[in-house]
Amino acid sequence: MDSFYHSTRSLLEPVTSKQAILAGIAPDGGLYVSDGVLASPLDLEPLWAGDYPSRARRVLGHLLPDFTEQEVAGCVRRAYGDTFDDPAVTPVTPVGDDWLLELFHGPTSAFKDVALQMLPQLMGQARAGDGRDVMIVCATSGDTGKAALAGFADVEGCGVCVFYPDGKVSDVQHLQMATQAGGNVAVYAVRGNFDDAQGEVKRIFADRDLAVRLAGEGVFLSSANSINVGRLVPQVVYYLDAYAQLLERGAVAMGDEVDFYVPTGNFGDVLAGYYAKRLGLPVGRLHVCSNANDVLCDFLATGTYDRRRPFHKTISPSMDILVSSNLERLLYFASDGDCELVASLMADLAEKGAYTVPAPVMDAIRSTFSGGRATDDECRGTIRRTWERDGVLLDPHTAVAKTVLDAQEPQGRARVVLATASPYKFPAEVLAALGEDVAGLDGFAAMDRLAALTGTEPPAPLSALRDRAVRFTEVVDRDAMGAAVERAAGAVFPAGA
Ligand SMILES: N[C@@H](CCOP(=O)(O)O)C(=O)O
Repeated sequence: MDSFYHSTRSLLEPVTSKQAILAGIAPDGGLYVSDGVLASPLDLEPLWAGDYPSRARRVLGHLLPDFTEQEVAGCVRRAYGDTFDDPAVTPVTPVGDDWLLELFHGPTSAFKDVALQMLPQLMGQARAGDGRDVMIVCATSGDTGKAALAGFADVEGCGVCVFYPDGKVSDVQHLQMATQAGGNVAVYAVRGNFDDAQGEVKRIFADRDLAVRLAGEGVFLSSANSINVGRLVPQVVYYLDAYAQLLERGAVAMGDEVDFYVPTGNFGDVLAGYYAKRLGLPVGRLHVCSNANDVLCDFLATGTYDRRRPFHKTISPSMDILVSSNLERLLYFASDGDCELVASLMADLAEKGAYTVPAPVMDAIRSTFSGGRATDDECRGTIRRTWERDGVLLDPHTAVAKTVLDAQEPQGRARVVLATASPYKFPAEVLAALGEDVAGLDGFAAMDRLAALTGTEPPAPLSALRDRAVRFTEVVDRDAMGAAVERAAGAVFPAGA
């Protein structure tokens, strides 16, 4: 089995999975992929009898083949030992005749925790004996940033620098990041949107002069976004684990296909479902569910990806994204590993803002992926209906996927909605959807009202935010982000220290 990783844009310079995790992104701007690990199906049988940690050990061991069994076991123990508030880590619960895969039981109440409790562990193993320090640079539309801060705070030899779009995350998301404790963290708001922040972060990774200056201080850069394979791979586990839970509940028989509805922004989460399918999981369709920033739905319908469109601010801000990075990995696999094609499509995206995919590649993509969209109003209706009818409180991102599901006739397969965040990260939006007047309410007043109205409880770390001091207030322009990273690295790793 060829277990090496290489760029989606070139077969040159293969690396181990440890090296890919440390680099975050390939030197040519492509994303790391491995042909071998997805081509060899995983023996799924032993997974069904286990629990989340045992499934994680097996999946990670398969997808990251240069980690030893003991290394993976240690990473899994530290990442999932007692950090999630549900013993199942990612429980599957009923919603009407369908299912919710609850991914928000980690320390920051979003699905990103599943991978960002793991990434620092994987990086720790990959860095063993390296001697250099690592500065994690992360762009966020609201959830990844806090999860990365929580995962890497005060981790020896690591710094983390997060950029979020100013005024385009929820009050609670903002406070989660702005109050982050730790001597190795930095948080900046950026004038612009998520795409501006992510685009600049990618440029920073490609900045050779900056890399040389940092190297002089014994520091290198890496990523906590899903462009990093170490962020993507842990997300594959919960698809397999969800199937195991459905089997346990008798909701599916072995071999039955399951459809997944995935709130989608940067395409990492839904791509993890595709990886699970490639490993042999009986996945039926993967539904790519978008808010008004529906570039992916248009892409699936037309074969043309065109980011030249208005950027919409929605009630599901973490999905307000027009450049979905991980689609590049899908293009690689759907084209049977045509690096040249991927490189030319990505050049078109950079130069013209759009690209068109050859028909056979689109056919391959459409054989698994469907697109569906939901407006803010439709999501509000879904939140209200799901609460009144099923007693289940959805956050606005999960509501996008549930809206797409509700609009479709069941096809006789079990249907699972990925519940990507706690409703308490967006209490004002959820409260308004339930028909309450939220005028003048700040995030905490909205949390209190939502709890009183529904009899549900906010996650403790979110309630506790009201007692925490804001540490980070700086707003930077996009072209000042590189300097901010260098400053942050200098503060975390002072010269000569
Ligand atoms: N929705 C994300 C955007 C970044 O996505 P990632 O999966 O690549 O980290 C966020 O909340 O920040």
